[in-house]
Amino acid sequence: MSKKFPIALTVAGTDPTGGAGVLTDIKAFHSREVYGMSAVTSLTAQNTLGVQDVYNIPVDFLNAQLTSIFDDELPDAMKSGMIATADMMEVIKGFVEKYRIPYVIDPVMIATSGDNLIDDKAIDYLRDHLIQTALCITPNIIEAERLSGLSIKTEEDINRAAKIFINDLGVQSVIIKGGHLKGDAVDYLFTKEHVQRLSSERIDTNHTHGTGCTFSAVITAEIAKGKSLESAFKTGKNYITNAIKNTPGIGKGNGPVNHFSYKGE
Ligand SMILES: Nc1ncnc2c1ncn2[C@@H]1O[C@H](COP(=O)(O)OP(=O)(O)OP(=O)(O)O)[C@@H](O)[C@H]1O
Ligand SMILES: Cc1ncc(COP(=O)(O)O)c(N)n1
Repeated sequence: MSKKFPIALTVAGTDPTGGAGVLTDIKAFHSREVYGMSAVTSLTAQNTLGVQDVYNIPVDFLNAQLTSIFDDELPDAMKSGMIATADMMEVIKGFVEKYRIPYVIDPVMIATSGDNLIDDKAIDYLRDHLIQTALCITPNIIEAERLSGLSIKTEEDINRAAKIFINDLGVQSVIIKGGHLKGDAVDYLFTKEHVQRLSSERIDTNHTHGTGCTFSAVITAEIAKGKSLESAFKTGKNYITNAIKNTPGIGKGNGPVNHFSYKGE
């Protein structure tokens, strides 16, 4: 039988309260009418107040999950989020290279609550070996600083960081997200050829848990449908702006975003 929906895969950690990681990714895929699959890298005990504990899945078992998926059906696109160790990254890189699947990397390092989610060796592996395998990487300002080695305060700094990503680190394209800067929420897509700048008004809220996961999941879903990266970026931006604006108001801390109400392009 031939499949009736595009398929997107997320390789990431869990958040039992559903705000970040694989659960928010699957909600975003579903909301974009894309069939979702997941391979779990770490189980976390976390909520809107912070991360209480982390259990990393043994690397062989991550390999087993990915083997189960790829032996059965090839996803049209995949993304990764929290990948706690370099060993896990090596396994994921093997699948991406073997199956040549369009791959979006959200280089998750630290939770909104300030808790570290991946170790230093993993950050080095991400910078030196993994980001080169992706169609696009989606760092926030802190992640872009860590990977590029620059301090980023202005639009000029963002341009300089993008040059490092593309010219020195060998990345195909990068979306640097301005969610953590002051003023409007401005994101930039850089490829070798051009820059696309998307801006929205900053929404005054602390309910931004999982915004980066959701944004990259929507982009991955659109790529799975065969949309261009530029078009996927626009949909991701519209979706996340609406999702933050219509917060479901869950939890006592940094709450999650809304997956119900965006039906646009
Ligand atoms: N207060 C806000 N108002 C409007 N848009 C926002 C706001 N905060 C973040 N965004 C948007 O949400 C998306 C994710 O950006 P952000 O920089 O928060 O990523 P992140 O830090 O990786 O997210 P996460 O909280 O999941 O770690 C971007 O499109 C960004 O512009
Ligand atoms: C499993 C997992 N993946 C990603 C994040 C980052 O999301 P946020 O920065 O919004 O806490 C997280 N907290 N947990």
